[in-house]
Amino acid sequence: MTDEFNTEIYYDDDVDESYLANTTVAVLGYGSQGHAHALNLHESGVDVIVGLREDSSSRAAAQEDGLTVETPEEACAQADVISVLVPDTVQPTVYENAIEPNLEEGNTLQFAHGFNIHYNQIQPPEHVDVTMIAPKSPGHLVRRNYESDEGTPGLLAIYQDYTGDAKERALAYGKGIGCTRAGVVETTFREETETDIFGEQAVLCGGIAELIKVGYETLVDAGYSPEMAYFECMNEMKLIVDLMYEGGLGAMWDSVSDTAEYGGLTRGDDVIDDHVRENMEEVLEQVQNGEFATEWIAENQANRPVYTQLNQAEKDHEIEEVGERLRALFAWEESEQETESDDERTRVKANE
Ligand SMILES: NC(=O)C1=CN([C@@H]2O[C@H](COP(=O)(O)OP(=O)(O)OC[C@H]3O[C@@H](n4cnc5c(N)ncnc54)[C@H](OP(=O)(O)O)[C@@H]3O)[C@@H](O)[C@H]2O)C=CC1
Ligand SMILES: CC[C@](O)(C(C)=O)C(=O)O
Ligand SMILES: [Mg+2]
Ligand SMILES: [Mg+2]
Repeated sequence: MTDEFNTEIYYDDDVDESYLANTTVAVLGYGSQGHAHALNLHESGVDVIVGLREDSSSRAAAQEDGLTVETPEEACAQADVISVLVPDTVQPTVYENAIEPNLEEGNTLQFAHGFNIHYNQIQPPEHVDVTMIAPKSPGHLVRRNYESDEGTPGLLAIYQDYTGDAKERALAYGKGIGCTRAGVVETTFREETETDIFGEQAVLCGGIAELIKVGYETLVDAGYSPEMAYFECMNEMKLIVDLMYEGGLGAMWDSVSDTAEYGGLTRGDDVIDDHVRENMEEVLEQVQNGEFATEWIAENQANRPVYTQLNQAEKDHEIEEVGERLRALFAWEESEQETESDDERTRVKANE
């Protein structure tokens, strides 16, 4: 189906599920995306084998979820479609050891992100299809949205169409994991890879985490309480973004006060100014010219020294401790935390 923007968007009715009939899908990895794809496909009636190392910490979970688990090598040997859902950084090794020796003519190599194909870390043979169904969502929501019938929007890309059926097979996979319920947009491996990496660095993960921390630190450094700073800069972020998700920026501006709207419209671009735009352009350039990919591959070869240090520093940021304490006080916390919350309320009151 083509909409007015001339992009191809595919929904359930556009998909012929028979392209996955009599087909075995090996899902390699049972992490964020892997568990969601494996369970959704399984419940959609697809024959799934999860591929995990003998000593994998995910094995028990996949087996308890009622799935067949084999080693990656064995799963690939039995599969027609191999869905590569181990971390991007280990995919080349898994490809070399488990996938490549078991690839048969006409198989499908299926990705959820294009990093290794786009940056030439995996070079598949000509006699297989190479496809992508990339959910535009964290894996745990791919699972949750399947269970709630909502589905998750996704991207479709075809890198190699050996069989002539690559797109139909990929769409059948997209339907199996619930993406065509919401809509699947056609793109390319290059576009998915570069926009995804730019988005997670500049806006979705890196950008927003820095915005929240700098906002929090600005208030705390000015003498306001950490609790107030947390509510303002972190907790309410979700509620504001929910409005944008439901109805765009308009729904958010409509819902906030005129004071917030005028202040936001006049001051927002003082904060996110041309300097930030230039920084974003630089980040995008490093994604496009492969500089980021080269750096990330080298970082992994060196056993992740920078990643390890930054990951720990993020965990140690004061906002995490304040947030953990405050979240335990909210009524919407899970019931098993109720006792803890009551204790915490008593403790906070006693300290007042
Ligand atoms: N996270 C997300 O929501 C999104 C991810 N993607 C893409 O999906 C793909 C998977 O990412 P993600 O779900 O985050 O991955 P995860 O980090 O969650 O994958 C962890 C899984 O991979 C297994 N694994 C790790 N190393 C190996 C190995 N050497 N051999 C075999 N199995 C291994 C782990 O098992 P073990 O217990 O053995 O370590 C575990 O089951 C990536 O291409 C990513 O870019 C795309 C969209 C969103
Ligand atoms: C935003 C991060 C992401 O790109 C995603 C969940 O889509 C990822 O790589 O995890
Ligand atoms: Mg993404
Ligand atoms: Mg990503």
